[in-house]
Amino acid sequence: MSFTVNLRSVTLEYGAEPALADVDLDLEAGKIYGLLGRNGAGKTSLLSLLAAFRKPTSGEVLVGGEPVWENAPIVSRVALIREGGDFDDTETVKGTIESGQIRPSFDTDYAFALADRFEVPLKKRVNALSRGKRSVLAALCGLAARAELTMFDEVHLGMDAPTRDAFYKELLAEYMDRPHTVILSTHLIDEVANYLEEVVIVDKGRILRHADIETFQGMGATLTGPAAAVDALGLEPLAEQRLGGTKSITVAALDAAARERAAAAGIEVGPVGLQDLFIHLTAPQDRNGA
Ligand SMILES: Nc1ncnc2c1ncn2[C@@H]1O[C@H](COP(=O)(O)OP(=O)(O)OP(=O)(O)O)[C@@H](O)[C@H]1O
Repeated sequence: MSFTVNLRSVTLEYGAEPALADVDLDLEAGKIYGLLGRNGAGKTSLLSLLAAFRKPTSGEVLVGGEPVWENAPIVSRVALIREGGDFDDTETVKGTIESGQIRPSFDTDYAFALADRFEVPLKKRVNALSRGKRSVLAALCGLAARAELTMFDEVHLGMDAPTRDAFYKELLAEYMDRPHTVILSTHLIDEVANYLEEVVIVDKGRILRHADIETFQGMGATLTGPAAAVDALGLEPLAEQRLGGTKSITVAALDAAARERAAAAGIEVGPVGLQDLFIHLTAPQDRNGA
């Protein structure tokens, strides 16, 4: 079984300013979600509510159809992995992995196998690990938790590119073996785009967009061709690149007529990277509601 997520008019205030304001969100069970947002948008606050680390100021947070706050049977099947992990720094890696057994679903053998594969030294104390190895330890504990809702909050920070790649692949393999609900909060958007089924963009404490990845990928276009022909289309680019006489521009939307004119002019039309769209959608002057 994997968990659904439902937020109903959820507000979370730390002080006068709400970190989340009247948020409604429904996530189906058994999918991989990307949670995107600029710094301070409210991603960690949202994940903290789902893990019952925090109580909403108002509204309802349901996980697996039940209120998650003070709900031990549900919370024991939810894992929120934060950058660097929430470890006892003086414990060894081996002891840290063994302490994961507090959670009934924790797969210790799998955790040790991952520690071996990612070369995390078992005898070292957590506070003696490099930043990257500490992130790996957090990530592998998240995978081995075998939870029904697993959330990784910027857990890749500190990992080098080959390690991140190996982590995403392992995450996908584990998910294929045992479909469950996964939420990945990240700023490395294009790097994870291929693994995501749906994307939720949070902006200033609200849900700006929630759609499947194909919808996002169909939203914009890149046009590449002779610079004069590209300019003649008269489109407003989000970004542009020029190499010799060739120009490539990214646009947020391309209607059928413009698409036809581009094709007639021999201009190649391709999809837009999720990161470029994200930058556009969260730019203050372009904010136009969910
Ligand atoms: N413990 C706290 N006390 C007071 N304000 C907080 C606290 N935690 C977060 N905030 C505020 O709530 C808002 C949302 O923060 P949050 O950490 O959820 O954002 P985020 O999207 O995860 O950001 P980042 O990408 O920078 O990690 C920010 O304005 C932040 O300053």
